[in-house]
Amino acid sequence: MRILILGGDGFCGWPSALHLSAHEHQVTIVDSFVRRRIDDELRVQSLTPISTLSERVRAWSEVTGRRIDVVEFDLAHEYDVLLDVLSKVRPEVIVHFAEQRAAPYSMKSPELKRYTVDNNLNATHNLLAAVVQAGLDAHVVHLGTMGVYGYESVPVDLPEGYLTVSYPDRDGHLHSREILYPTAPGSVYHLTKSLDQLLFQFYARNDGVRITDLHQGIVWGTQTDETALDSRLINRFDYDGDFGTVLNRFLVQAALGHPLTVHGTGGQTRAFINIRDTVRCIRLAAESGDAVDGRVRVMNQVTETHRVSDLARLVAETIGARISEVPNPRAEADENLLSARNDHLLGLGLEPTRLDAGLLQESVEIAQKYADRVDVSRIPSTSYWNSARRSSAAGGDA
Ligand SMILES: O=c1ccn([C@@H]2O[C@H](COP(=O)(O)OP(=O)(O)O[C@H]3O[C@H](CS(=O)(=O)O)[C@@H](O)[C@H](O)[C@H]3O)[C@@H](O)[C@H]2O)c(=O)[nH]1
Repeated sequence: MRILILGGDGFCGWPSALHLSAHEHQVTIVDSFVRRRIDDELRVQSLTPISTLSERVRAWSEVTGRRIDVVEFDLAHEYDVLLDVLSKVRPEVIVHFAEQRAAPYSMKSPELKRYTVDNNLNATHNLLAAVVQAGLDAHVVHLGTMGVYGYESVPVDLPEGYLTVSYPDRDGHLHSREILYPTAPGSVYHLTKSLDQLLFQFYARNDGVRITDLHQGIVWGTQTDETALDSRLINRFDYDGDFGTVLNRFLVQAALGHPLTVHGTGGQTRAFINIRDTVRCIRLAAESGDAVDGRVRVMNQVTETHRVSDLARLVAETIGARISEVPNPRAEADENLLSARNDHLLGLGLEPTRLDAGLLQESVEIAQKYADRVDVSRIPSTSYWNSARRSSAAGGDA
């Protein structure tokens, strides 16, 4: 299939592009390189030395003989370029990763809250409007997040996107209806993904756009079979307090002998997935677009759930590290339950990669290899969700 990957230079986008190309799809990457500019702005760099995108695709072609095309533009603000690309490439599948994806970055300042909303909502809406305007019957595969569901402590297995509710009419007769599972986003970033869902519902209903929304958990790991083929293909690995995700951060911290930064007591339960499964899920979603009609298909892209404190203990025991409970910069429940269904992707053939010491070790080896690239001062998370969190971190009253 002809597949357009929006945000194909990023942490999930790049390994997905390679995986789809390795599976004989004709891949075109779109990227504005804003993620690389944010590294400069934050004065931090990926733990792993990532090549430029032109070097990456050249290396891929040398190693495998497969071609990946690249187009540089800003999806959120260059609508005419988008229309032009859609009419030239005529993609059958469009994978949409092109959003600001870090919760702490989205909460750092009023400017970055506004940037996140402006970028993410415009990007998604431009895409949907352009698919309709170009008259394309493309299947849109969007990377959403498990965080749209929020973290209530109700012992349920979260369904995949929808809930059937009953409500009485004026005469007391019961009616039932399927609604989107109520959202409870925990950051401006997660809020944008919640709002994306309404855009998808509208365009699926009004224009028949075929859409799959993947509610992904927290990704851990960095390499995939394809990115490991050549050092120029290496994936990025964020460890800093804004973009680093929890388990990857713990692994780098352990490799450096830095205490593991558990927020609060670490009672937060979250959903996880290894990057190798992310790319497989993207392919399974892309290749099953015929099953998608006017109803948005929502799939929970998660393989397991863990408590942050349990992950810290596992890393401390297997790699050797000290655990430090730091004041939580986020406004989030100290403890929650979480369990989610993932029948859709299992039904499509996903065989989950479970958290195991061997794979943890792979990331630790990468962290040790590139330890001299780490700026330890960038490890703590200093993005505070509100003024109470800021003053509590400073030792004042919360
Ligand atoms: O050093 C740290 C970093 C994080 N946490 C805690 O770990 C949990 C997860 O934080 P995270 O930064 O790993 O994940 P999150 O901010 O939710 O965002 C990440 O995971 C989301 C999936 S999910 O969490 O919504 O399922 C994706 O959508 C995002 O793109 C990705 O950045 C939070 O309770 C946080 O307070 C720590 O205890 N210590």
